[in-house]
Amino acid sequence: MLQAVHFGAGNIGRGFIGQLLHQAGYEVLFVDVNQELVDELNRRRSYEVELATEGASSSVVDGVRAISGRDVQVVAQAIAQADLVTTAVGPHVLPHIAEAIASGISLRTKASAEPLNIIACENMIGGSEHLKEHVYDFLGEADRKLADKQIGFPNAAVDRIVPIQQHDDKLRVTVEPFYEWVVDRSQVVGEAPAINGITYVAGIWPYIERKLFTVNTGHAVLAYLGYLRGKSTIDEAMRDESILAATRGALSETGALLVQKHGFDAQTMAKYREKILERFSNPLLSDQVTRVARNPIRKLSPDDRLVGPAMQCAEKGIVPENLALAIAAALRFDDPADSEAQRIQADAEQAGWEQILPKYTGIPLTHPLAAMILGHLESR
Ligand SMILES: NC(=O)c1ccc[n+]([C@@H]2O[C@H](COP(=O)([O-])OP(=O)(O)OC[C@H]3O[C@@H](n4cnc5c(N)ncnc54)[C@H](O)[C@@H]3O)[C@@H](O)[C@H]2O)c1
Ligand SMILES: O=P(O)(O)OC[C@@H](O)[C@@H](O)[C@H](O)[C@H](O)CO
Repeated sequence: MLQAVHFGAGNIGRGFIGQLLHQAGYEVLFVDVNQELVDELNRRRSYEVELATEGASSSVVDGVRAISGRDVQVVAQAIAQADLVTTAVGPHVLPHIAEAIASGISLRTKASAEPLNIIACENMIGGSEHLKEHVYDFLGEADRKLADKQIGFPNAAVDRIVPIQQHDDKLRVTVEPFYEWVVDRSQVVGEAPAINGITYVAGIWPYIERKLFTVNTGHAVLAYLGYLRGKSTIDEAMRDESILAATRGALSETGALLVQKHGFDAQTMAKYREKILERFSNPLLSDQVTRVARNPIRKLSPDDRLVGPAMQCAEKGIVPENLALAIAAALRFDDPADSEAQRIQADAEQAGWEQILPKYTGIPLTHPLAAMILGHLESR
């Protein structure tokens, strides 16, 4: 049986990647640092994935096992023997799993010439390549040369909304019915893994930007404006006319950018946007605005879903009016449970928004976008 090692048995790990790997005939071995989750997966060896639809149909993912991410040697052994490695741990965690992956590669390349692909399924541009850089930091020159031939790090875009779970059953996971997993075929080493649900493309850049700058941008606008206006969930934010108008506005801005930059057909883009807004409205998902708004420092960084498209829009003559409003709302996000939000608030209190804006977003104060954002922050 084919073996897949998947880092991160969290929401997207169990609710999307683990499920698709299982359906494709892989035996899934989860790697996680949450010992309770690892123990429960090993005790039951299966879990259920439920669709957030009327009738809530569910399917079983069985034959799974789990190991602790803290046990570097055990993880390395598993990687040495795996047919595929995937991750869904969060962009900031990728550096922390690199050592175990490097040890696994080192063991593997000594024992066989079998190719291996390692796919980071994170919400970031170039996630697998980014992981590769961290992994290579742990490899010696000889291992790097072997890895260059034998190990692929194809970039990917993954899309399925999986909220924070509220079941008594710790493994059960409720997901939306929609999913999309796009992988860059040109970066795959050897045969492309035959997984129903993966779409292979020749160049991932347009697809990942389309996903990040539409699904995640729209989501972020709803979450940050929703939070400021006292909404708890994304579907609740969608029902607020002015928040919905700003979300539509931001998506028109990024849509115009994506059409200009990647040549997407404008009508196809408009349909893509409408489908996403429909997904956000799903009342059965109960997706908390605080989950979608989580880690504002990451989300405000120059290449991410808000500042990335806003700066590119400005360069192309598209006025990022609604994106500017959302960036200001993200800077004001003050969830006490979010350490990044707290860091921004503490910094802003001490240094003021003019200092904070370039620090967290990389937007120079001389840029017209800075004035737009500061205008929103100061109009409070
Ligand atoms: N939830 C979604 O809707 C969704 C959709 C698409 C993409 N994503 C992306 O998937 C990634 C994971 O998101 P999530 O919502 O599943 O988060 P999550 O917090 O539910 O899951 C992350 C898991 O990673 C584990 N983890 C943390 N450090 C680890 C380590 N060093 N080694 C192994 N495991 C470790 C955590 O214990 C947790 O179980 C993120 O990059 C996110 O952007 C999420
Ligand atoms: O996972 P994050 O923190 O990058 O973004 C929060 C949500 O926008 C995200 O998880 C979406 O639900 C997901 O990207 C949908 O495919």
